[in-house]
Amino acid sequence: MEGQFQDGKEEVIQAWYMDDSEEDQRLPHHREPKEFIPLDKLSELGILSWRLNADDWENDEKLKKIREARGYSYMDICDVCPEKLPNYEAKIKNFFEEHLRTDEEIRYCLEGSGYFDVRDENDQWIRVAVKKGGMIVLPAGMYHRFTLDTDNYIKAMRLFVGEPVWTPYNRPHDHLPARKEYVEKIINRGGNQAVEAR
Ligand SMILES: CSCCC(=O)C(=O)O
Repeated sequence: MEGQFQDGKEEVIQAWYMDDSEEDQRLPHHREPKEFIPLDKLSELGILSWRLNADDWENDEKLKKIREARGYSYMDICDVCPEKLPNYEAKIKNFFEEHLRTDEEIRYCLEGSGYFDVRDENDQWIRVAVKKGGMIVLPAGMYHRFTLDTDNYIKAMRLFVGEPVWTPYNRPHDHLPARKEYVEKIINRGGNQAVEAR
């Protein structure tokens, strides 16, 4: 299934298993044949996603409700492209180092596009392509990385509960409580279910 949304509107979030090639990180890196992943699978990994109206985000009731329900009091907007992001090369390199955070990573694509790569329960890379209107929440403790695609531009809203903490912990940081909690809740849960099902 290529599409995530079956109502005729444009797909703003798509996910697929990545190949192992060392080619340019900005390329899609599909497997051959392509292996798309439904949003349900992402939610099993603890990832939340929405499609919102990025053309009118200032007046968007849906965004307002999400922010209220989840306590996302902090918000800023960052442009990731060579012209607008100070220290662009260094930041792009850091974004693509596999890391985790001790809080959720909440990103809403207002313009452009980008790839958030995450690991499945077997440590396989999944590429989550986010376009204008796509909002995702990566849970605390989940290893991930970010890259622009070949269009080289994203304008993203960053949300946070309270004062933002941007510290990335590059892999391995398995001893952190946030990582332990993620593994216990998401990774081991899958394993236990598989054992019980036998
Ligand atoms: C589109 S936001 C850029 C990526 C990022 O914020 C991060 O990896 O922390």
